[in-house]
Amino acid sequence: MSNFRYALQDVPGKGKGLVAMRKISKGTRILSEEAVITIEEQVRGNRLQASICQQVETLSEHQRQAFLSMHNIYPFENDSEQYLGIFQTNSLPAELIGEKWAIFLEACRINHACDNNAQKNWNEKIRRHTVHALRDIEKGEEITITYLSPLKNRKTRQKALQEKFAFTCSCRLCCLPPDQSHESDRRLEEIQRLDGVIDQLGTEGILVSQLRTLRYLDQQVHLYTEQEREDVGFAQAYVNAAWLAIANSDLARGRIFANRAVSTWKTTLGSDSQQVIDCTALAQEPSKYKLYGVSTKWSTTVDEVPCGLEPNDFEDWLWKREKPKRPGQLADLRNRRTFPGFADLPDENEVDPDFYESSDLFTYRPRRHWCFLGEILDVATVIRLHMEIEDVDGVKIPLYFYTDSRGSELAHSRIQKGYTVAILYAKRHAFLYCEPGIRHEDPLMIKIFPLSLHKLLALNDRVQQFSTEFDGMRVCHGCGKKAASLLKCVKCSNFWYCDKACQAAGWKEKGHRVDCKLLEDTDLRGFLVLKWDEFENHIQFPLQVMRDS
Ligand SMILES: C[S@@+](CC[C@H](N)C(=O)[O-])C[C@H]1O[C@@H](n2cnc3c(N)ncnc32)[C@H](O)[C@@H]1O
Repeated sequence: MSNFRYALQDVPGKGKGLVAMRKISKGTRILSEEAVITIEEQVRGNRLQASICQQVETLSEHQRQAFLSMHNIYPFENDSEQYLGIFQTNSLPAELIGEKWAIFLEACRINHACDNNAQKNWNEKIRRHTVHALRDIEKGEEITITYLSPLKNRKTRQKALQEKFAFTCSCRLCCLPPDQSHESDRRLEEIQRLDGVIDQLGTEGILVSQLRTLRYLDQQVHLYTEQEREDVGFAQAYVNAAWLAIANSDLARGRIFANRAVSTWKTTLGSDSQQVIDCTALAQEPSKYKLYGVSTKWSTTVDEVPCGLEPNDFEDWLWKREKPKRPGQLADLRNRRTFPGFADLPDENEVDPDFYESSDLFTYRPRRHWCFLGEILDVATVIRLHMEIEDVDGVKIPLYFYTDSRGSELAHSRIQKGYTVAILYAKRHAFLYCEPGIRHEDPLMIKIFPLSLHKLLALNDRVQQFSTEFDGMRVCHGCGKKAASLLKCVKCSNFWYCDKACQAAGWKEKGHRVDCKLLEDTDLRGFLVLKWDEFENHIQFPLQVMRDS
């Protein structure tokens, strides 16, 4: 072996393998190698054998010996069958999208581990196969790559390795105790499931359901980190997040995500890889990305990055995470996880695991609460009640009443333009003759509040500001002072005052007269009091929430 970092040695139970001769630090290029035999993927049968034989003939004696000493899991009766068997047991991709396979005399000696410490890659730029240390590798430790990509659950991995390479893997990941193995499988499966969901959402996921997609990518990064696996999949999650942010004109986040991807690509594939080159360009000039500006929803400049945040708060900003509620805080109707816009509702034909769970894989039920809010723009009744409503993002959608009474169960006084409809557990429905909307079926899942969505959110903001106790203090709605002991409005219990004078100011000058009247509605109060994050069972209207809870 030419490289003093490792040596080819016997590895118990695995034949030969590469072993580190000294400590190899994370990100080190362990080897970079040209192919000695290369075959186009479409070459089969006699032509394949002939091509391999011809190339073996041209090898130097030393290379030929090295080739012949490689492992072969296939039976053979003559030289050309032996060469074919060796090629099939050992060849690695020699083209970016796997159209060529090749023998590399050193890289092909690396054994597999599901928790591999090194990353293999065909580097198209330098036309060499590279292997990089995914983490620090200690002297005497075996260098391992994964033969399986992407990594699946333990059972699937074992089956594939047995079928393709005729061995049983006994790596650390495969030997975890059952509960830890189960947990690892769950993470790996979840990463793949999210890949599938993101793929399926496609352009819509980038430009319409962007927050939902960003949440999936955030989850993926989290799962990779928990799995302690910062490999190419981890880098790709950051690339996807960069593309998503930039397509929505968010250059600040786009640049940060792209830089994070660059850092992982460098470690796993090296600075001269196409991935590092492309991603560095993306980070330097995110506005040159082809989808930049297709949506302007999250528009920021590259410099609009908050300063001085604690690391966790920075991550919350970066991933646009909803802040957890402070104790004593009422529900926030601006929380987009609980009160999603139409684009972020689950699709009726998919079982989105962010919204649903199953105990038997056949029946599904919501795993959490969510509620759609939309303002009534227009109302019509032809066979059934039909409304046009506008969501929090300004998206206009049809709402059709497929209840038994086709909408006539609703009080007429509530069906008014400018009022706000709240629909629990709403789903997106693809209507045959009009644009997607909501097909509403259960009368107990809907409520109309007699104010516009804009006013409802403004009321919510006031409640957030004046109802919440923080560090033992509340803010007086009348004069704005903070104090530990304030008097609450006995009618609604949501607003607090220093004294009668402040209460009078709040009532007359700051509009509490109107808010207090609205808050008489137990469903509206229930909306604010309900612990939306805690799911035990479905809720329905009228909400069963204690008046003074
Ligand atoms: C590409 S070769 C690797 C080098 C090979 N050990 C040698 O001696 O040339 C693949 C073969 O190595 C063996 N191997 C690789 N990883 C292994 C592992 N984790 N456990 C047992 N055998 C392994 C299997 O026989 C497999 O078919």
